[in-house]
Amino acid sequence: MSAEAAKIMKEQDVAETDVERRDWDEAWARVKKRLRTELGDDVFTSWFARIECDGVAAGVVSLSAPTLFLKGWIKSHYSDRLVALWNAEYGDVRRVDILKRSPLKFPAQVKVVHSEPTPALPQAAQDEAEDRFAGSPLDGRLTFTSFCEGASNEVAFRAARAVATAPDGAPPLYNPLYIHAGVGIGKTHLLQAIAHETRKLHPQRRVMYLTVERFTFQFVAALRDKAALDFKEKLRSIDILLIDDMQFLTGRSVQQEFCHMLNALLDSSKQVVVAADRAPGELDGIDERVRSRLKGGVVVGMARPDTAMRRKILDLRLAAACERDPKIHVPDNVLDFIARMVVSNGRDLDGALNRLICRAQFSDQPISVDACELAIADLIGDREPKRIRIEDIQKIVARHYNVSRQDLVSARRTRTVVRPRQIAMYLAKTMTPRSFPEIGKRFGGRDHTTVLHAVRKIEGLVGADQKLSDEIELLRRLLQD
Ligand SMILES: Nc1ncnc2c1ncn2[C@@H]1O[C@H](COP(=O)(O)OP(=O)(O)OP(=O)(O)O)[C@@H](O)[C@H]1O
Repeated sequence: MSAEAAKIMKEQDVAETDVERRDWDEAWARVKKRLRTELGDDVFTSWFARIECDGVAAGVVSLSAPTLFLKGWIKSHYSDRLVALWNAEYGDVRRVDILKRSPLKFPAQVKVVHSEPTPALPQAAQDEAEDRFAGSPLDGRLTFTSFCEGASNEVAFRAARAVATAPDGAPPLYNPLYIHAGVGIGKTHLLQAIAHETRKLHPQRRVMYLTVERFTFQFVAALRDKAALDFKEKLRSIDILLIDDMQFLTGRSVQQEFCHMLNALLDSSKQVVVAADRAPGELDGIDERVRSRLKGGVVVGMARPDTAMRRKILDLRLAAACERDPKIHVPDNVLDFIARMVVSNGRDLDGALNRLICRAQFSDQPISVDACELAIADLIGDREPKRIRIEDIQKIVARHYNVSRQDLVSARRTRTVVRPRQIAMYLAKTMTPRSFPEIGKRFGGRDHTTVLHAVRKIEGLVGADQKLSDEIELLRRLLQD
């Protein structure tokens, strides 16, 4: 065959394919029109807007769907109807096959007239194309190793570790795990630590860290691009979903979608961990169904770190900085000073230390406490120690030990009342500027020697009794909050 003849034949082949294609394209358009009339616009758009027809041959219609979920749904709910509608077009259709198409497949309307293989996209581009609903980025530094555990966060820390180290196949123990704490107390750190640890221990588990802001953005983008089902499918295929900044969830449809996703994951025993700056019951403006599902899990709070823990955080941070630059030196008394004065949260501690590290790197002068005070003035700024009243102490101690405030100031001498009373007197002496006689007066007119005795007694016990010491630290924190 001459080259010219071959060319003509090839053009005829293409033309013939085009005619066939136009034929089943038109048939598919009619089938869709009937479906739209039968199902209504909303249902039709949800299920069929992104289904494509790839061809009709030997009594079999080939359709393709962008996601496995959609493929399965159409197959189980609409197969018979599709066969009937296609039969109305061709009369000999036995079957309608639905495949999941590759995300990189050319859309049907692009005509492929050459049979040469499509050049493969670089792997990174493929990953990106497939991962349009990826989670929020992780910070490699936020691991369990760099997180300080202490009385204020130990339950949250241990629960988070348990999530990451749970054996394969075990149903989640705490689900959802809900961690709440004020700004900069380490919620994001814990969530990301779970992600890192899970990836290390169980690389096959699909774990995603997602801020609510990103969830909202992706959801809105998915709706806009008619890819809501891809979005749902992606989230529902996750094994461990870590949601940060829950308090920012707003908007009715976003909340609805979130609620569906949460239910789907929990119902299929997938682990969900949520972090927010308040307890679930205080999430104003959030759908009651979402709140109640969150409340139904394990809710753990974290409090502000105490001085010893703040010092530990500083030590850890400094050690990491020294690994990068061994010349950095921040004296112990300066670290003590920061730990005592920067009481707000971990972020301010980081900020304070970064300033000093910067100074240490660019100046030969050793850092003094005075220089430090100047450098971090705004972080200690107007944070005067809260004025604590003896009444507040009595109230908090009474509540903690389950006695009444009246008991504390009464003449009762039973053991259940005496010890809380001594603790309250001790706190009054160490947390307020009141004298022994003044304190005695506020505790039912007692003599100042009784107060002195109580303070000495508790001072003596605190050194030897760790449980009591922790209780007193907790009461202090409750009073300072
Ligand atoms: N217990 C801790 N141990 C080590 N670092 C901590 C601890 N608590 C907080 N930090 C550090 O403090 C900084 C702020 O923490 P993080 O971002 O996790 O706070 P957050 O509670 O998520 O705050 P926000 O509510 O503002 O999002 C981080 O650098 C974090 O590593």
